[in-house]
Amino acid sequence: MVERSAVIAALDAVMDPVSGQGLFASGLVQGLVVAEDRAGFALEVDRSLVATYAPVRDAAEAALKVLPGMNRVSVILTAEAKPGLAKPAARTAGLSKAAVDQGRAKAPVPTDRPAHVRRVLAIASGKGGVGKSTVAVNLAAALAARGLSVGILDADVYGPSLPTMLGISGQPAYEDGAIVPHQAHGLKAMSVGLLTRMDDAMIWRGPMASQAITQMLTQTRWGVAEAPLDVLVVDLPPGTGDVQLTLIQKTPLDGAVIVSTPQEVALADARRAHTLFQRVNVPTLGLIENMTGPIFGQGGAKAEAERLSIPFLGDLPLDAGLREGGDAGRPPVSADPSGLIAGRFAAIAEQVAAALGL
Ligand SMILES: Nc1ncnc2c1ncn2[C@@H]1O[C@H](COP(=O)(O)OP(=O)(O)OP(=O)(O)O)[C@@H](O)[C@H]1O
Repeated sequence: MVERSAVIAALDAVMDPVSGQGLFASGLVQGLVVAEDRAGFALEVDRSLVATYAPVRDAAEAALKVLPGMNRVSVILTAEAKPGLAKPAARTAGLSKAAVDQGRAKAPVPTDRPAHVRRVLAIASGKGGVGKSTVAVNLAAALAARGLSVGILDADVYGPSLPTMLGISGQPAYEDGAIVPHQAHGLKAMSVGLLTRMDDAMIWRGPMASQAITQMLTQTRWGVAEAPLDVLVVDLPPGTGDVQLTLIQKTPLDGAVIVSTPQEVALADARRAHTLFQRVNVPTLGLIENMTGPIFGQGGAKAEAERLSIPFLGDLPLDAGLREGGDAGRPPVSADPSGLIAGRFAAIAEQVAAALGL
């Protein structure tokens, strides 16, 4: 049985780098729940400070995990705290508890963070077929090339393409109640396409889809205590409908990258994807333009990123090697690490790693 006071004391032993106070005293800890052998809370910080607080979140998690009797700790870093949320408790003196509570943000939708995973990154697109999965796989490989331990979860319930793109097949093994992910091209990989026959993928809809994804997220052995996974890349289903909203609400995401082609229609969809992430307080780390060139045009995504005030992470040309590598299960980033495509992804990976504080 873990005591709430012990949890608060452990949190106050972690310093808030902005106020210099203990983390609990700083007022950033929202919705603290302590129950028997577990504890969880949200760390609400300003959007611009997400990278600063990512290591603080890790330190808080680590500080709670070592408490006697503690089994499970879940700390969610959320951006865009409402002004005034982080005020020290002394400022509320004189107000009734109800009045103080009224000003509080609602508790976030409960999500289950996968164990031993430091960051979760979503790859999204507002529209199908723009190359989201291609980007997810190659960006994951480029992050791994930086020396990070990387996993990739294919949550594209409508058309799981990861097994083909990484050349993996067969149901994953189970060990001690956990799913053992496949290993390919230096990545740990799990796909909804491995849990079902490929033809059945279309039946994963609504609640079933999000349940399957929560399971793959939390029951896969992505990392272990001694060797946590640095980043889990989640390839989301394309689009901005209810399924996507439910998924991103239930998945503890630290940031999202949106993929678009240069065309106006695709950019309008990218805009909707950004709005969707804003609604759930997940920072959009940037926009990538895919299939840039004479056929679809060039520069649309960069201009759109400027309009939305989000970073433009780079563009990728329409390239036969990218398509063939995907079809053959050999992503160019790992098959041709000194090629032009690998270079583009390395530059994108550098920005993404920095934005995630990795
Ligand atoms: N830059 C590129 N140059 C050439 N072909 C590409 C490029 N990017 C993606 N493709 C090809 O386009 C097709 C669609 O790509 P991909 O499956 O990655 O898109 P997606 O957005 O994930 O699609 P879906 O919406 O079906 O999940 C694939 O055949 C892929 O190989």
